[in-house]
Amino acid sequence: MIRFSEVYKRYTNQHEALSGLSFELDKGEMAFLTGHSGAGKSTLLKLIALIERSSHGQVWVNNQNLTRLPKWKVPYYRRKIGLVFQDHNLLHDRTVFDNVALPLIIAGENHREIGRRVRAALDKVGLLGKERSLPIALSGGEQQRVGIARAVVNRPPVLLADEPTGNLDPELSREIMRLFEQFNQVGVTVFVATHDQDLINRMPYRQITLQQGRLA
Ligand SMILES: Nc1ncnc2c1ncn2[C@@H]1O[C@H](COP(=O)(O)OP(=O)(O)OP(=O)(O)O)[C@@H](O)[C@H]1O
Repeated sequence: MIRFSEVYKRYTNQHEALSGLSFELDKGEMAFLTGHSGAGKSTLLKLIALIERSSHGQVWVNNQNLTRLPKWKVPYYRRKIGLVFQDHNLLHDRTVFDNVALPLIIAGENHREIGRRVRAALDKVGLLGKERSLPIALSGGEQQRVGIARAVVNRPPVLLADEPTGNLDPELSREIMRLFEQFNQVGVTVFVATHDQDLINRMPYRQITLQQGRLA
C-alpha cells in the first residue's frame, strides 16, 4: 500500500531531511511515526501526500509510483489521501458543514451528494448536531474532529495525521486515537506522526521511528 525504497529528500537549502529511507506499510495497517523534532516525520508524510517530492528513490502508494506521477494528476491523487494536522487548518468564517464540505466542492460533487456525505462524516466523528456552528464555538477536541471529518469525507483509503493530538489533553487525545482506530477497522490505512509516547505505548500498533532522516 505504502512503500518507500531508498528515499532521499533534500530541501533547496541542501538540508537532507530523509536519507535512504526504506519501509512498507500494508494495506489496512495502522502505524505510528515517531522520532525527535526535526527527524523528518512531517517530510515523510508530505512525500506520501505529494506536498513534496523525493529527491531520490521511489515512493509507491496504492500501486502507483509517485515519482512518475505527472503534476496534473496530483489533485486527483490527493483525493485518495486524507490529511489531519495539529492545528486543524479550519476556515474560521465558515460553518462546520462548509469546512467539511470543502474537499467535495473542490471535487465538483453535486449538492445532494455533498449534504449526504458531510452528514455521514460528521456522524462518524460525533458532531452531527454542530453542523451550523462556527469552529470558534467548538472546543479544541471538537475542532480536531471537524478536521478529521474533512479528511475522511472523500472516503480516502489512506489517512495521514501529523501530530493530531499535539494541542489536546490526554483524555481528548485518546478519543482522537479511538476515532483513527475506527477508520482503520473499516479498512483505512492510518499513519500517525506523534511525539506522544505515553499514548502510543498503550496501543498495539507498529512504530516506525526516524532518527535524523533514517530508520532508527
Ligand atoms: N521546506 C523546508 N525547507 C528546508 N528545510 C526543511 C523544510 N521542511 C523541513 N525542513 C528541515 O528538514 C528537517 C526535517 O523536518 P520535519 O519537519 O520533517 O521534521 P519532524 O520530524 O516533522 O519535526 P517536528 O517533530 O519538529 O515537527 C528539519 O531539519 C527541518 O528544518
